[in-house]
Amino acid sequence: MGNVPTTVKHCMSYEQLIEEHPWLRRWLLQEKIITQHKYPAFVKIVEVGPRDGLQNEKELVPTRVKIQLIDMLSETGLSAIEATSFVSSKWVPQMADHSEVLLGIQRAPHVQYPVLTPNMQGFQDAVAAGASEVAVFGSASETFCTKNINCSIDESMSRFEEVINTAKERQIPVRGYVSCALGCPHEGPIEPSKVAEVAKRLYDMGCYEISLGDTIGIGTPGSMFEMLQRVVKDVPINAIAVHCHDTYGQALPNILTALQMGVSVVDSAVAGLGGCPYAQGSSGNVSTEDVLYMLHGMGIETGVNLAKVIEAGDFICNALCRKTSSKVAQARSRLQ
Ligand SMILES: CC(C)(COP(=O)([O-])OP(=O)([O-])OC[C@H]1O[C@@H](n2cnc3c(N)ncnc32)[C@H](O)[C@@H]1OP(=O)([O-])[O-])[C@@H](O)C(=O)NCCC(=O)NCCSC(=O)C[C@@](C)(O)CC(=O)[O-]
Repeated sequence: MGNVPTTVKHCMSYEQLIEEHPWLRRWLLQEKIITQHKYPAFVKIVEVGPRDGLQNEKELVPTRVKIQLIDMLSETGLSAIEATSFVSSKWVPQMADHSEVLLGIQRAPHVQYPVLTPNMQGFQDAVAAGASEVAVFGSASETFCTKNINCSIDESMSRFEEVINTAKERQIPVRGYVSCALGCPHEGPIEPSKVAEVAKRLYDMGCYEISLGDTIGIGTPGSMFEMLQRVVKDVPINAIAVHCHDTYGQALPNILTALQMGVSVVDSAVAGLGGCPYAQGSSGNVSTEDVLYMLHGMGIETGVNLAKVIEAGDFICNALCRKTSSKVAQARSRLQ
C-alpha cells in the first residue's frame, strides 16, 4: 500500500482519493498527510447580546446603556450586531424601547444591525426606525412556538412569508431562526427532520441564512452532529448558522462540531448574557469572548478584537451589577 498514495497523489486531490478509496483515509491520517477536520478559515460572529442577551433582564436596562453597549460593540470589528426586537412590549417589556435604541446608535458603515420582527406590525415599526436587516423567528416545536409567539408553526410561517415578501420588495435581507433545534423545554427531544422541515421552509421563502437555536442549551456534539447532518440535506451549509446557549456547558463543543461540518457563522453574546423569556431555566448564550478565544487559538480569523469585546462586556456587566459569564474575561481579569 506504501507507494499507492505517492503514485496517485500527484494527479488527484486527497478528497477525490478518499472518495474512491475510503480505506486510504486512515493511512493518510496516520501519516499526517491530511488532518481529521477541515475548519473554515474565517468565521462570522453574529453578536446577539443587545437583543437575546438583554431581553430576559428583569430590571429595565436604561436605553442609553443599550445604545452605549451597541456603540462599543460596533468598534470591535464585529460585522453583525442584533440590536433589539420589535415585539409586543406586553410580552417582552425589556424590548419596549426598540425604536429609540435603533435610532440612537451610531451606525458603523461595516456593521449590520438586524432586529427581530415576528409579524408585519413589527416589520413596519422596524423599518420606520431605520432597520436595514430583520430576522423572523420560528420554532421546530409546536408548543414553544405557541408560548413564544402565540401561534402554530403553520400560522407563524404565513406571518413570516408576508414579512419576507415585503422585505424582498424593499431589498431588506431577512435572517431566519429555528428555535428548539436540539430540544424543547416543553416537548423534550425534537426530531432532526422537523428542524430540517422548518429550516427549509424559511430558506425557501427567502431567508438568506438560517440560525439553528439550541434555545435551552441542552445539545451535545452528538445531537448537534445528527441534527446538522439532517438539515444540510435541505439547506446549504453556507446558509446555516448556529446559536448555542450554554446551560449544560456544551456550547463550545457544539460549535466546534458545527465548524467541523462546515458551518462558518456563529451567534454569541458578549459576557454570555441572555436567556429566552419563554424557555425557563435556560442560561445565557455562549459568550462572544469565549468563542473568539477558541477560534483565534485555532488560527481561524474573525476580524473581531477580543480585548475590545472584553471591554464592552465589562461595561455591560458593571451596568447590570453582574459578574461576566465569559470564562475568558474572568481569566483575563484574574491574570491582570
Ligand atoms: C408575536 C407577538 C407580538 C404576537 O402577539 P399576539 O398577542 O398574538 O398578537 P396579536 O396580533 O393578537 O395582537 C395583540 C396585541 O399585540 C400587539 N402587537 C402585535 N404584534 C406586535 C409587534 N410586533 N410589536 C408590538 N405590538 C404588537 C397588537 O397591536 C395588539 O395590541 P393591543 O391591541 O392589545 O394593544 C407576541 O407573541 C410577542 O411579542 N412575543 C414575544 C416573542 C419574543 O420576543 N420572544 C423572545 C425572542 S425569541 C428567542 O429568544 C429565541 C432566539 C431567536 O433567540 C433563538 C433561540 O435561542 O432559540
